[in-house]
Amino acid sequence: MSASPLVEVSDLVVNFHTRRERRAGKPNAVDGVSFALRPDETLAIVGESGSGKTTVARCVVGLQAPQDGVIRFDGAAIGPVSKRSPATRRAIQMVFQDPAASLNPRMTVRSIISETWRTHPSVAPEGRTWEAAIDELLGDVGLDPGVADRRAAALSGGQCQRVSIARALALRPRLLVCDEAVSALDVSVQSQILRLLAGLRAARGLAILFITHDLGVVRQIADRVAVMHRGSLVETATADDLFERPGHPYTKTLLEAALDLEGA
Ligand SMILES: Nc1ncnc2c1ncn2[C@@H]1O[C@H](COP(=O)(O)OP(=O)(O)OP(=O)(O)O)[C@@H](O)[C@H]1O
Repeated sequence: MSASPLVEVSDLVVNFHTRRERRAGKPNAVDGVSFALRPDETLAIVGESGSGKTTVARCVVGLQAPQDGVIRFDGAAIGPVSKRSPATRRAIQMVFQDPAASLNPRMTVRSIISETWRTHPSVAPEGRTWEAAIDELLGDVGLDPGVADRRAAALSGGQCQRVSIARALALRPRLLVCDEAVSALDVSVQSQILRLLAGLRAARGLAILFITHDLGVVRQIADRVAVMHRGSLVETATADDLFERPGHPYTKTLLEAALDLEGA
């Protein structure tokens, strides 16, 4: 187990209030959230719709500036993406929910991946052609090299998500933030992508922050789980403990609701 965390989020606060909402005392979207993530672990943030999961993820990636709180990456405080160094921007990559919408449909897979190296030349392949590096990356995410010449619009949802993951990996990230990354996929494709992510994490020493509302997904992917409810973290536990011995009443409700769905 590594001693120091890769990511430390402390007392994060985000709201989207209008002046009138603030005066009326509307609760914050994220209200004092703190957690840490080791360089080699997968932490799932789980909770019902509107609990603030995506907002936390967007803060970590730098797409949302918090009103309060600190995010540290490798020990150093990091701000929104416009204020991050290229190295930090590269090291934290996001995989989105809708794989088709996160890729330009008219671009070939080869151009999608090459573009990342043009933006971040420090991690562009050296000593071999980009073509060979792209073939290898596609192999790493379980795609045939022939996919490189296809346009994103011609790919299935599962293939698009694999390309999104390959695009992220091309930048040699240390943290992958996956926001409902399998929710839009069929259940069998979901499992394949989750297995792929678990394998990549082990092979590449990646940390993964996985946002999901689905406890079945949590069970498959997470080492630890943070449960969000109305903007706050109500419980953080190892995945085994959470499923065996849920501590917070809201966690118990979530687990019971998931069991009801399984049994339905
Ligand atoms: N850009 C925004 N403008 C205004 N309100 C927002 C914005 N983004 C999020 N919110 C609000 O913040 C709260 C938390 O939203 P968030 O998307 O983080 O929750 P979530 O748990 O990820 O839910 P979901 O799974 O439905 O996306 C919600 O009340 C949402 O309506």
